[in-house]
Amino acid sequence: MIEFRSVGKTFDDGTVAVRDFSLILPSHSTTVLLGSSGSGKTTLLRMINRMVDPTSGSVLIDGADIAGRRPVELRRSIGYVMQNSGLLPHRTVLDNVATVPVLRGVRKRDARARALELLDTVGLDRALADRYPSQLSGGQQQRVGVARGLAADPNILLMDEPFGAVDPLVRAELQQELLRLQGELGKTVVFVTHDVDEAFLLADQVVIMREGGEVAQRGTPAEILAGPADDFVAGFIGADRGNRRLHVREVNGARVVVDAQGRPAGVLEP
Ligand SMILES: Nc1ncnc2c1ncn2[C@@H]1O[C@H](COP(=O)(O)OP(=O)(O)OP(=O)(O)O)[C@@H](O)[C@H]1O
Repeated sequence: MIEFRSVGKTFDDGTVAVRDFSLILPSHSTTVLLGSSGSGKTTLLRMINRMVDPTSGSVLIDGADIAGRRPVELRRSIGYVMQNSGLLPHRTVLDNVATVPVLRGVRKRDARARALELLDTVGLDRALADRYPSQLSGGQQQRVGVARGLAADPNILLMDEPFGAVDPLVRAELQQELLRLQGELGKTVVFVTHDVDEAFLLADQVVIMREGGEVAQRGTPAEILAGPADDFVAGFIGADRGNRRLHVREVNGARVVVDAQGRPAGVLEP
């Protein structure tokens, strides 16, 4: 479990990124921080592995304040996946994945064997292991990024807009892949995005943020859809989303679900 306790962050230049943020992120579930640019999502995410330290309040992992942990050691024990994958351009795919375990003292041979397994895990062909990042598609690079995030077998996986830079089809594929992986691995995932559909698809818990790291609403996707806390939330999640009344219509013997405008939303199982 991760806990933010009245956390604030004012940067050296006086920018108040987060005023007073409290949240519990249960273990083995996915929490999505959703909000527009500048609402403090990345700042909060980076507090979990001490890339950023709060100026007030504290962050706890399993009840222990991480202010007492050595940042480098903490960072190596937590997976971190970012937009544009953050891969090292002059290292092969395999070495990119194996880097952190080697830094933690795993023998190179063992780290590479494990890295090959991780390529399977994230759905990448092992034949890509010796390529350099520039020789991969954007979607493949993101998969390598996820494999690298998982390499140290962390309990916590931080993902900062990991699928922001790929086209919509590949993005949908990566989202499904993450759902599958999460079903198997059950990590404590903290995911930052400003894409509402992505947030609702992936999250167990959604936290809608507004400027200054203020929580506009927190809940399951269903709770937020069913009862947006205010106009800001309603506007953010799309005004028509909550009251998109769905109907069932018969089409060629199949039961098709359509919305108020008659747009098909899906097919009911027979
Ligand atoms: N190192 C820094 N020094 C000064 N201000 C910063 C620094 N890092 C972030 N900020 C400011 O803090 C605020 C929150 O930034 P943050 O990156 O956490 O937002 P975000 O919600 O992740 O936005 P985005 O979706 O654009 O990534 C912004 O106003 C930003 O300009």
